[in-house]
This record gives sequence, C-alpha cells and structure tokens, in this order.
Amino acid sequence: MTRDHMTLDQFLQDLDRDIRAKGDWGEVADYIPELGRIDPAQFGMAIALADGQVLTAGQAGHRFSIQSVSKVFALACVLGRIGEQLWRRVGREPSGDRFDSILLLEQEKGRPRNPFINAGALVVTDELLTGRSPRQALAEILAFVRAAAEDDDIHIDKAVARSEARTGHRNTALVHYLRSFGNLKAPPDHVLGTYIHQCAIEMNCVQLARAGRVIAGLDCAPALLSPVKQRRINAMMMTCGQYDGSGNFAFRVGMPAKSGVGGGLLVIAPGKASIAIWSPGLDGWGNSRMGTLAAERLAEFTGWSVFG
Ligand SMILES: NC(=O)CC[C@H](N)C(=O)O
Repeated sequence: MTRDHMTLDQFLQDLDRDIRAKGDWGEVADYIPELGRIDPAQFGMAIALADGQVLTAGQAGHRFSIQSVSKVFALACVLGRIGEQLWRRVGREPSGDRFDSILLLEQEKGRPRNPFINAGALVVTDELLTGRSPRQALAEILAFVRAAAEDDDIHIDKAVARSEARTGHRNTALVHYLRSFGNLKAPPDHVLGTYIHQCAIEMNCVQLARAGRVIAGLDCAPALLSPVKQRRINAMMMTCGQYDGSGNFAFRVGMPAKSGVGGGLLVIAPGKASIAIWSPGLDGWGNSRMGTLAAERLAEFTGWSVFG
C-alpha cells in the first residue's frame, strides 16, 4: 500500500465506526417481502482505485440485492447494442417523481423520462429482449457484470425475484401502460420477469466496486465501454441516479451515482475510483440513508467531485 492508500484506508475504518455509532439507519424496503426481512443496521464499503487496489470497510464482502443499480449495467448493454437509437423510446431528463411513479407516463404518452426510473428501465429491458429470450437477455447482463468485475461468482437471488414477482403490482401496471402506448415490443410478462430477475442480481461491495470500474474509466478496467458511453452513463447517473433525490445527492456528494432499494449505492469518481456502498436502511426517496452519508463524507475527505 502507498502512503495515500494507507490514509484512505484509515479514513474508511473511522467512517465505518462513525456510521455504526450513529445508528440512524432508515427503513428497509418492505414492499419486496424478502428485502423487508433484512436487518437495516449493516454497512459495507469498497473503493476500487485506478491502480487496481481495492480498499474496504465493514461488511464489504456481504452479498446484497443490487436492485436498481442493475439499471446502469442494463443501460450499458443496450447502448452497446443499439446506441443512440434508445433515446427514441426513453428520455434523458430527471423525473422529479418517485422511482415507481406512473404519473408522467400518461402525460408524456408512454415515453418514460429517463432510463433509471422503473418505467424507463422496463423499456431498456424490453430493448434487451429484442431477438432474445428472457433467459438470453439475463445471461447478457450477467455476462457484462461478470466481465466488468472480472469475477464469475455473481448470480441472481431467485428468492428475491420470486418475492418481487408476487408483490410487483406497480411494475405490472407500468409494463401494461407502456404496451398500451406502443412502447413495449416483447410480451409484458417477459419484460417484467426479466427486469425482476435483473434487479435480483446479488453482489458484494468489492464485486460492485470492481464492476463500476468500466463506468469510471479506470486504467485497470476491462475495455467494455467507449469513453463516450462512459460519459453518457455518468451524466444519467448524476441527473437521474437517485430519482427525486438526485439534486440533493449532487449537492451533498457531487459525483454520479446509482442507488437501489436493496441499500446498494455505486458512486463514480471518473478516472479516479469506483465506490460501492451498502447499507439497507433507506431514506424517504428510497436511497440508502447511511450510504448517502458515507458518500458525502468520502467526497469531503478526498475532494473527489465532478464540480472541481
Ligand atoms: N429503486 C429500486 O431499486 C427499485 C427496484 C425494484 N426492483 C422495483 O422495481 O421496484
């Protein structure tokens, strides 16, 4: 370890202790019963650096459901496949509404605001299903994530997928609504099933931080995404990655990030680091409460910010 790594490592150990002492964990996502059973008082973090080192704190090896963090990897796959054509079907603006809102979909005639709210992510998954079965589409996302992390030990938690399938009435409504506007090509149940399984990918912080290296464009990252695609994905993460909490997150942290209701958070310091944080208690926006605080503290300590 270099001197800089040692200082950052010490910061991480102190942060882990502070977060646990604070004990202000938030609420777990109980609308997916399998996630509702998780103890919110948990925290893990991993930072993958440009030289290939990974620094960790707390429960960095504990696997969790990445949920909406998977939308970043699905978007990367689709941009690789059809590029700019995606934007005919999905917008690039923050929605200012909850992640599972249906409100704007009627007003805007079935074209979701962005690829990270559920409606937009369902269209991205539909695009992945063009010419593929649900099994093949899932295999493609998993292959991308495994290649990005350079780790084949990444899988789908079937119990979480089954749990969401039983209670996912809002997403069921969204796929049918999209279909009624002609913005869904595959059968609605195929899109829903694929999306739910993609969200149920399980990773630990080390694996997620390593996978995020391709979005951060780190020197050590496998060459899976062009620099232009990296920039585009980072721009979406910055403006839409935390849903209606994106402005607050940009203000407090100043780095592109994507959250999931499993409590995962992938934060990107372009060219410098890919950071994965997990703490399953959520704030009112459905983003990890302690994860956001940890990202804010890291940004203060390192000065990493896309705003200079
Ligand atoms: N914000 C999230 O992580 C939501 C993902 C979850 N699978 C859902 O569709 O509701």
